[in-house]
Formats: sequence, structure tokens, C-alpha cells
Amino acid sequence: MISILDQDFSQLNDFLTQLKPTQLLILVDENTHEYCLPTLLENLETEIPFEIIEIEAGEELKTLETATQLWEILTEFETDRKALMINLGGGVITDMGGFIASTYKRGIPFINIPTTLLGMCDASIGGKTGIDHQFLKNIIGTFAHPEAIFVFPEFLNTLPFEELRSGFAEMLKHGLITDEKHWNDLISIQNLTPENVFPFIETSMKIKQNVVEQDFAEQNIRKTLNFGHTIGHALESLFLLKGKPIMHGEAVALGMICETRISMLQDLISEETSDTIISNLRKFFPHINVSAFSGEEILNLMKNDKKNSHGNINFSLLTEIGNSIFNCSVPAENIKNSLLYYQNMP
Ligand SMILES: NC(=O)c1ccc[n+]([C@@H]2O[C@H](COP(=O)([O-])OP(=O)(O)OC[C@H]3O[C@@H](n4cnc5c(N)ncnc54)[C@H](O)[C@@H]3O)[C@@H](O)[C@H]2O)c1
Ligand SMILES: O=C(O)C(=O)C[C@@H](O)[C@H](O)[C@H](O)COP(=O)(O)O
Ligand SMILES: [Zn+2]
Repeated sequence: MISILDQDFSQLNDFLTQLKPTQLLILVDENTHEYCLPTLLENLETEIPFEIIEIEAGEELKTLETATQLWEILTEFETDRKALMINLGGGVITDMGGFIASTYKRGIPFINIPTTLLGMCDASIGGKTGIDHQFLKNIIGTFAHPEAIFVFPEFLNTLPFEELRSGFAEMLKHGLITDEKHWNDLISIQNLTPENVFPFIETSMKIKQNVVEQDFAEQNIRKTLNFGHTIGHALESLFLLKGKPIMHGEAVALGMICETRISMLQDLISEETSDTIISNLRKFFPHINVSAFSGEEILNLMKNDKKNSHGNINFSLLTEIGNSIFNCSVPAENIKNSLLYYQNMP
């Protein structure tokens, strides 16, 4: 269920009146505590008792240690299965909160209130929850749908520009894999601001929702949502391991550049199409220096990608702007070529 909230939060209040949970557990990080929680609390019209649970912000905290602390907090609160977890934050909060809720007492209901562009267009939708472990992205997790997703685009007004751009990468991905018009609309944006992306949020949400509805458990078409992530996640892991995390969307943009190049090397798209896509991605995303990592190191991390099977690293690739395929096995040589191509870009 997707809801675009109006200013008065009436859909959320109606939802709570109907569900009648025993307790609300509002999960925030330090920033969503400061910037988003006051607005939520001002607008909540309910007598249901609530607890605020705050974790530090950042991908480094999306770990088993944090999960353990959160499970312990729920037992301290004597949380029962009729309680409702409210995940108020970006993808780290919705991934973590969904994971906690879907595993505690074998599952309590939860809702997502995304506060980043990435959360609104991607992470809050589709029921993938999880944590990183041994620096491997989302390697432990569940598929569990939130009861509802309430989107309040006003939250974007306090989001730093780099975070907005990170979410924009996943929107561009949605255009590239399924919808040429969406891609063209997005690349026409001159100045990346909340006002300028706002008209395209709903389309991006619908694209994600539509793919997930066809293949919730990621057995086939959902894998296309992972375009850019085979290489993107490997590099995100390496930067995390180095103690210099990069944003998820930045990693995905880098991954999309390499995987567009791979689409060309695999004769799926022309060089002209590849160049058009890559130059547009580079208009928005500055170059990231990846020279500290060897091709072998990156390939090794990809061996744990969740799309793999029978020992093959499976990529999702483009066949044109707005169309994609999945389960593409790519020779190591082409993967390394794409990384070298990225590294040597002017
Ligand atoms: N489950 C999925 O389908 C899915 C999809 C895409 C990404 N993800 C995951 O999502 C995570 C990235 O999510 P993200 O980019 O939202 O990161 P995030 O949750 O870390 O949020 C980014 C930063 O913005 C701050 N913030 C959030 N809302 C704010 C607001 N309104 N105003 C000011 N600051 C605010 C946060 O505190 C944080 O510092 C990654 O872990 C990624 O793997 C999951
Ligand atoms: O929802 C999906 O499916 C996606 O692949 C969306 C991605 O943007 C997202 O980063 C997701 O968390 C990646 O999932 P993973 O299974 O590769 O960890
Ligand atoms: Zn992603």
C-alpha cells in the first residue's frame, strides 16, 4: 500500500485508529530525531503509548550489534505482537527497523515513513529488510512487507544535497531499467532540488511497486531493480571496510556506469547509447577514485551477490534505455574492463 500524505497526516491517523496497536515504537536516527520526529509528533492524533528508539545515523550502524541492542530494547519494553514499529528515516532506518520488526517474536507489524529521497522512491517499498555483516551489504535479512508506507515529501526540505543526489541515482535507475520517459524527465532537471524532483517521485515509487508486485521474492524480474548494484555494492563494501563509507546512491551511480559499459561489451546496447547514458550519469555524479582497489578484490566481493547462482556472477543489464534483462553471466574480463574504463575516465 502506498499513501502520499497530505499536510495533516490524516491517512496515518486513520490507519492507527483502525489498527489499534498496543504500543508504538518509533525508530529514528539522530538526524530524523531532530528534523522529522517533531513534525510527526505534532501531527499524531492518538492516545496509544509510544516509545522513541534512537540509533546513530549511518550505514556503519546497520549491523548485527545494533540489531541485538534493538531486540533487547523491545524485550525491555515488553513489546507484544500487537505493537507497531514506525520506521521514521532513510533506508538505513527502514532496512533495520523492518528487519527488527520482522524477526522479533517472529514478526510484529511495522510501517515506513521515509524521510530521504532514496527512502521514498526505493528503500521503503518492496519489503526487503536487512543488515550488513562482515561488510557485505544486506547479507542478512528478510522479505517482509510493511503494513503501509506514508510519504511526506516535505521531509526532503532538510535533507543535505548529497543525500538528495544519492536518492536521485535510484530514480535514474528506475528510468533506465523500465521507463525511457522517466529517464528523460529526470536528466532534464537542471538544478537538483526537492521542488524539482518532487513531480517525479510518484512515478519512481510506482515503478518500484510495480516490479515488486510481479516478483516479491526476487526470483526473476525483481533482479532488474539491482541494476548497478553488482559492482555498486562491491565498492560500497570496500569503502565501508576502509572506514570511508560512500553513499549508497553514489555507489549505485558508479555501478550503473560500469554496468552500462558491460551492457555494451556484451553487445546488448550500442556504444552511442552507452555513451549517452554514461555522460548523463556523470552530469550529476562526480567521479570517485577507486584506484585503491584491485579488479580481483572487487570481483571477490561480487561472489557474495544475492543474484548469483551455480557459481555464476549474474548481472542485470540494459538492452536499451528503458529496458533491462537479468541473469546475465559476464566474463571476468568484461567486468575488469568496465572497472578500468571507469578508473581511467577523464
Ligand atoms: N530495502 C531496499 O529496497 C533498499 C533500497 C535502496 C537502498 N536501501 C538501503 O538504504 C540505505 C541508504 O538509505 P539512505 O540513502 O536513505 O540513507 P540513510 O538512511 O543513512 O539516510 C541518509 C542520511 O540522511 C539523514 N536524514 C534522513 N532523513 C533526513 C531528513 N529529512 N533531513 C535531514 N537529514 C536526514 C540520515 O540521518 C542520514 O544521515 C542503504 O543501507 C541501502 O542499502 C535499501
Ligand atoms: O528492491 C530491490 O529489489 C532492489 O534491488 C533495490 C535496491 O535499490 C536496493 O539497494 C536493495 O536493498 C538491494 O538489495 P540486495 O538484495 O542486493 O541487497
Ligand atoms: Zn539500491
